[in-house]
Amino acid sequence: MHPHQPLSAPDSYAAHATDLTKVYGTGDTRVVALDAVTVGFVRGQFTAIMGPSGSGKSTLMHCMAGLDSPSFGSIRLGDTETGSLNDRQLTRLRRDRIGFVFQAFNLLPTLNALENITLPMDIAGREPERAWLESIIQTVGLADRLGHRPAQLSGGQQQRVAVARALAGRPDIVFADEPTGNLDSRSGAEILDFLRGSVSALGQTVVMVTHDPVAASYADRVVFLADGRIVDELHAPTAEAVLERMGRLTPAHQV
Ligand SMILES: Nc1ncnc2c1ncn2[C@@H]1O[C@H](COP(=O)(O)OP(=O)(O)OP(=O)(O)O)[C@@H](O)[C@H]1O
Repeated sequence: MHPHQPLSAPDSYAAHATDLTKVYGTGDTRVVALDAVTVGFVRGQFTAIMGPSGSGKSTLMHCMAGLDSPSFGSIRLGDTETGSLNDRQLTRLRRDRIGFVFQAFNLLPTLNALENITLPMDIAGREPERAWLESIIQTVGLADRLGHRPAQLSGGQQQRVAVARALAGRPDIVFADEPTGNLDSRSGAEILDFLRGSVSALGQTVVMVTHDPVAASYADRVVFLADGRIVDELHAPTAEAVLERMGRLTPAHQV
């Protein structure tokens, strides 16, 4: 066994990338956004991805979530090699097996909270599992706001709707891109508590890009990117430890 090989068996990964490389542009504008990244996200774990601006965090998440295609390397979601799928299959895989939470909540303004939460399943023609849906709505604390439209909800409540929507279809993995970026610290803490709870209590797998060491401290593991490579990793992180590792990666003039 290779000395750096992780101990977990491959099938315990909800998602895994091998030698994932992403090159944008050609000639003078060529950028290697990801440089042979090999990383796995273990089922039932909460992982934060951190790194300086431009280090490849969003690119990694977009490639893993099937929103962008790698230049080289392979990605597995569960036991599916996504490189072998055509566009239609990839769309279906995203819809059925991945939950997304983005900084802009992407809620539909004309639908109420409950309709927004179940929209992906409605589009897919899937019946929500009632008990599961109810446990999410309870956990996220939206039971008395289900009839409200997004404009009638606070930013934090809107983001909770977005998180509930991402979880409602019981996806294999949830990808969250700066889910607390637009929120005040109290609303942010609620979202992080909820994501944490979805992992600890419901067994979800969550991968979150963040710039915030406090947000990262809710995760089980933090993966640090710099210049398109994984350069460090922390388990059971504290905000202080994350901050200290970030300091090592960030050039002094950017701090
Ligand atoms: N569509 C694109 N075309 C060309 N270059 C791109 C494209 N998307 C990203 N890049 C480049 O790839 C590199 C990685 O970008 P990425 O958005 O993944 O970084 P990031 O770590 O998420 O940054 P930030 O923290 O600022 O959001 C950057 O140098 C960026 O300029």
